[in-house]
Amino acid sequence: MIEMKSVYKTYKRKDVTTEALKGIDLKVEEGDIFGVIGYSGAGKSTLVRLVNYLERPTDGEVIVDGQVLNHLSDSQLRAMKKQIGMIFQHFNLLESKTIFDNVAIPLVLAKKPKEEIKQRVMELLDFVGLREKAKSYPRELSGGQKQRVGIARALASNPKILLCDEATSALDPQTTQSILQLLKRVNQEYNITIMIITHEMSVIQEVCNRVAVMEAGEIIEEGSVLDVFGHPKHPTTKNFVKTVIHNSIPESVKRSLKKTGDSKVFRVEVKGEVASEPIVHQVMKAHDIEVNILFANMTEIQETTLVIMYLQIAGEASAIEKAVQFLKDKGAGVEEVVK
Ligand SMILES: Nc1ncnc2c1ncn2[C@@H]1O[C@H](COP(=O)(O)OP(=O)(O)OP(=O)(O)O)[C@@H](O)[C@H]1O
Repeated sequence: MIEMKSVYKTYKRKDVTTEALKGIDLKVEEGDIFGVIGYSGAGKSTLVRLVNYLERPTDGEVIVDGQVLNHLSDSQLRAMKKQIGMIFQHFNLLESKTIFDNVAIPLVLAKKPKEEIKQRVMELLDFVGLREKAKSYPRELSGGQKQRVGIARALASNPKILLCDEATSALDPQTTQSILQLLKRVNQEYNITIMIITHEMSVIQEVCNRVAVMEAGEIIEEGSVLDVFGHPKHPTTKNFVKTVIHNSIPESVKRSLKKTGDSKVFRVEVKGEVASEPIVHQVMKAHDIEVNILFANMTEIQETTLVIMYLQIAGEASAIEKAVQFLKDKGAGVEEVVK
């Protein structure tokens, strides 16, 4: 649905050159809710501005819905842009216009008949739960309600893609939740592919199925949300994951570990169905070992349970080895933690 092939973007201002994107390769499939996360200045906004061609790449290809944007004429590009809706951190509503008129803007610009506009706008206000606010003005609405209007306006021209640039960053956690649930409905009920730009891992955890982590103009890690959360590789990804999953042995436990003898410590990661099995009990029963759970955490991601445990296993070396194999055969990810 959205593809970037070796995309570079360099800004030149007088003597200052900024390489905002340095060789981005990215693939967002139809139906995805794809998250892009990174700290400030990583290049997230530049990336999203390339998808709707607010910016042109310095090099590389941006392909949306099978069309290479670089190759399109201005009129083809305008038609293409109608397929892409966008919502923003500060909502970007016109303060002097009613909620109805704000949502109607794309339809008025497309010169749609009045009756059709009325029907579509009311249908969208129904969808976002704001029918009764049609005649209100943006200043009379809460932040969450304003973002709902932003979503309704973005959907007005029936886009295939919705881009969300820090769309929940100005909202409190509860309102964020309700907006994210609404985005899920947009994805499912209107079959719209969604790209979410954020610096909050909880947003990714809540709604995305895939995630790309950006740093200094590059994608440093990419994958399914479950894989990236379960097994972050890059230190920056680990830092982001830490904000939502407590994923390390507490210091006090670490200190006491140094005093123990020849047992070994393993990080064990279990997902999905296996997470509901009593695998610690099973491994102890099947092998001549003792297991001490040092730390355990259970999180739900994409309606799948992810369990991360730190297990201290004591016993003969060969028994420990067999126990580790048993866990791996069960589908667990097992890694020894070097003390
Ligand atoms: N129009 C521009 N002209 C010059 N430099 C720019 C421009 N837009 C962005 N940059 C630079 O490109 C780099 C990436 O910026 P970008 O806004 O894409 O990052 P970001 O990850 O979205 O950060 P934030 O979350 O703070 O918006 C930064 O160093 C920024 O200063």
